[in-house]
Amino acid sequence: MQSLTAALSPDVYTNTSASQPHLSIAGLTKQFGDFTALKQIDLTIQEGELVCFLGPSGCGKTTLLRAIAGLAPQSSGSIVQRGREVSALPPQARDFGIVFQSYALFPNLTVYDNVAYGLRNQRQDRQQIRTRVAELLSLMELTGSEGKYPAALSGGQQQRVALARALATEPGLLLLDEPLSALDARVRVHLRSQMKALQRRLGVTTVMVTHDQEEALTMADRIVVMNHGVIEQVGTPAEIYQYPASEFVATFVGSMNLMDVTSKSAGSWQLGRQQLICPKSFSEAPSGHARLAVRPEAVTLSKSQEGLQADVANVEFLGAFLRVHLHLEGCDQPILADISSRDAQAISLDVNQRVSMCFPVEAMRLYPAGGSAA
Ligand SMILES: Nc1ncnc2c1ncn2[C@@H]1O[C@H](COP(=O)(O)OP(=O)(O)OP(=O)(O)O)[C@@H](O)[C@H]1O
Repeated sequence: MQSLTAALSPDVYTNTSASQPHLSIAGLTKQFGDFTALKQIDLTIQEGELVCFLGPSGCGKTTLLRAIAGLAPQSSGSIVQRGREVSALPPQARDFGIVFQSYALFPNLTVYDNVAYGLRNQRQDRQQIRTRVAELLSLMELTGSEGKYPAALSGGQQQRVALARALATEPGLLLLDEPLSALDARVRVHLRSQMKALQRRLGVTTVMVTHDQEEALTMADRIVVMNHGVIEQVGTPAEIYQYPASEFVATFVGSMNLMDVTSKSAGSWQLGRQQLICPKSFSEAPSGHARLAVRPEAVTLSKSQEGLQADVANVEFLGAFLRVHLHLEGCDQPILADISSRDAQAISLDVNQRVSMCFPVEAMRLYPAGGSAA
């Protein structure tokens, strides 16, 4: 009989061909009547990855997760898991464990019985179940809570029981639907790192739905950014943050200044009433009107008389840094700059002061209206 320590070792999750993806989704579409919730989704998830579906409410994250589980079958398209076509299979014939936002534990069963539930369904013998549950509860730091009922546990504890229950039968795939969003901020941050460490240790391929960008950036190996039923970008957290593929991704993930600019000539853009000079190679891509994106932390301020001149409209103290609201003549939107207190002191930053503003070229992105990144 295999003990859980062995059963939960990474080997269990890496015993398939390394070159074969865990999940391949192709041309997946989901209709609810006339409404298309998912449009032609293509996505490949590698063995052992933690992938987050990130996007605003209603973008289709949960629908895609439910399609993978077979809980809300797709209208068209295919899902292949470890080389097996599962598109038409009912949930019970697929290989996954799932954790929902609302813990969904059986309220009338103890912690032990909740975790043992799937193992009993598999008709495993009593001693084997006992060993597995004990090891899972130890892994979740819940030893001693076996006899408690869900109502006697905190939200974070209930979610760890739900996770233990989902992992008990050693699923190939772990599906997490906003598992942390019902928890208070402190517990959420703690459980986030615990879950990530556990996922790494077990190597279990995991798909997590979240609308919390910080959660996705801190936990995911790759993020799938969704909007209106389509995938806008798939990439590592750093790729998504540094090279957002569209204006939507640029604004949805992190803070971003977006400015309307007009091409004057190669290497020169009109921004408000001023000229923004940048390398020709940068500005050659789109012509005419475009949107320039720069993150607030990339904007630098100085007392120089050269470069873009802006007026300090407001300074907010945000603890680790100052958020400076800048007004640029001819620009409707304020431009934000996040700078350290030390940098603010160096230029004796004050409201109504005129400052010179610089955008490092490597931090600038250009988006045509409604298009993708240049
Ligand atoms: N059973 C259903 N019948 C009709 N429309 C549905 C159904 N389920 C989902 N939808 C619609 O499909 C779209 C995507 O829903 P989904 O729940 O996948 O969004 P989501 O990105 O997970 O949002 P949230 O973060 O709010 O849960 C929404 O517009 C939703 O109203």
